Amino acid sequence: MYKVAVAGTGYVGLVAGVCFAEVGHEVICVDIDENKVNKMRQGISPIYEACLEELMQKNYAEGRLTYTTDYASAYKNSDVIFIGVGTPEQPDGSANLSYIATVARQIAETIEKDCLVVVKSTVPVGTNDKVEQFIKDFLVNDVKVEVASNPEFLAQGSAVRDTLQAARIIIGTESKWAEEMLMKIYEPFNLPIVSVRRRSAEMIKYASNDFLALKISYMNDIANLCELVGADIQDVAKGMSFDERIGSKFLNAGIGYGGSCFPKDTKALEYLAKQNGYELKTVKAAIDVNTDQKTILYKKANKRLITFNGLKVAVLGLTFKPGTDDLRDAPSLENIPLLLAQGADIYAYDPVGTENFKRKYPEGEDGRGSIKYVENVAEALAGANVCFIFTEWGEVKAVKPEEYKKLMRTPLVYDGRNIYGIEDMKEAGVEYYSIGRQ
Ligand SMILES: NC(=O)C1=CN([C@@H]2O[C@H](COP(=O)(O)OP(=O)(O)OC[C@H]3O[C@@H](n4cnc5c(N)ncnc54)[C@H](O)[C@@H]3O)[C@@H](O)[C@H]2O)C=CC1
Ligand SMILES: O=C(O)[C@H]1O[C@H](OP(=O)(O)OP(=O)(O)OC[C@H]2O[C@@H](n3ccc(=O)[nH]c3=O)[C@H](O)[C@@H]2O)[C@H](O)[C@@H](O)[C@@H]1O
Repeated sequence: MYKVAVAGTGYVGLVAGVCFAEVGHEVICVDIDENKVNKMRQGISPIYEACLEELMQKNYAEGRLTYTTDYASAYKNSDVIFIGVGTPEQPDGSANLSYIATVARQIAETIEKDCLVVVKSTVPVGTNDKVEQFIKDFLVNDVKVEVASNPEFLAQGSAVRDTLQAARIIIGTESKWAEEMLMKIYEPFNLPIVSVRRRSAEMIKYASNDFLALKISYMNDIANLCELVGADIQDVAKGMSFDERIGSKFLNAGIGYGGSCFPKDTKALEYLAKQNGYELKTVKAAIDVNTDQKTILYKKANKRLITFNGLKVAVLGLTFKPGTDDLRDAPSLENIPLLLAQGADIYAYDPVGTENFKRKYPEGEDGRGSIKYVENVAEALAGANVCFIFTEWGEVKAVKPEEYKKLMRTPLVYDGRNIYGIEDMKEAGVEYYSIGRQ
């Protein structure tokens, strides 16, 4: 077993650290956020992820997992240091690598023995080479240090399962020493390991994410055409899914993809291509379709209603997908400001995202409109003139069509996640609009 340090305790770093401890490594998770570290020491997860707290508490109690802000003490004794800090999108679409650089320098200035540094964060192709040079430039002690790439493929809402039961482990190395060490670290996971050079590993991550984003945008593009020609996108997706070359996953048309990664990773790869004089037409198409898709229902409703001013608007779902409290690039963040600007009185429901959303849109008056957060769907629907569904939470899917008819002032529903059957809504007397269906 190895002494493992993990820099960054977000979705990737914390889950990775906990899972490394779970398989037997001695892990110390480092973060700069003192509040997060104190919470984690009490066994409280700073992120909403199923099964995570139990594993945190178990491994902490068994002494294989600790948390600190003292990066020097963490890094100096570590055999391997995983970097899992953020690489957020910059205004020009490129990845912000400043957090990576800070950690690289902290590592360089503190390691006291030979050390493998592993970049788990999603970084543009070639970044690992720069990180390795950067560390060597700032190295204080005469030790061997090498950088390897180990991109992460977990999805939020299933992060622990996706880590312990990953489809594959990608490792990108430039030496036998680094490759053998990473293979040994991942041996207890008993998962397929694909060992490639560093730059290929970095590209595998972007190529995978951007393909998934393109698959979603493709289905949304086809959905928009389906509506114009009288086809039903859900039937089309079903018919396509039997072809194993297409597969059945990520064929769900909707109000567009959000999250912390597809939006940023599509733009970052497009930016890298442009930097190298190449136009990544497919990824650009994915971005363009998604941009328009986010407000497609708002525009449809705007045509149907004279105005939203003074209307009670029920919004069901604030997070970018179910199973997480993450709002990054959620459709709600695109549509709620538009509704408020038109004077809508919004009644918003989300089982876990409300606290995060309140920090962006406090309850009360906001410009011409207002926003109120409610505890359940019925409260949002009661007396509402119109309803938007942005996230397919189980609690939303559990609402029957007749409840919209019974509770709403006017049963007018815009469903961004195609939760309901068109016939079921029609039978219940609900005026219902969705994506890619008439
Ligand atoms: N969120 C996801 O589902 C996935 C994210 N990724 C990639 O993983 C990386 C991290 O993403 P998230 O975990 O979502 O980020 P996050 O923003 O949730 O967490 C990053 C953490 O790093 C900490 N941090 C910043 N500077 C630090 C430093 N100098 N030392 C120690 N900690 C520091 C922050 O306080 C924060 O807790 C990104 O590159 C992302 O693209 C990859 C796969 C999945
Ligand atoms: O790099 C990352 O951060 C991660 O990004 C995604 O994971 P995540 O964004 O957490 O969630 P997904 O389940 O992929 O959903 C992303 C977005 O696509 C949307 N989506 C997904 C599937 C689909 O069929 N249609 C669709 O609109 C979801 O509503 C959501 O807004 C990838 O699935 C992970 O493999 C990857 O590691």
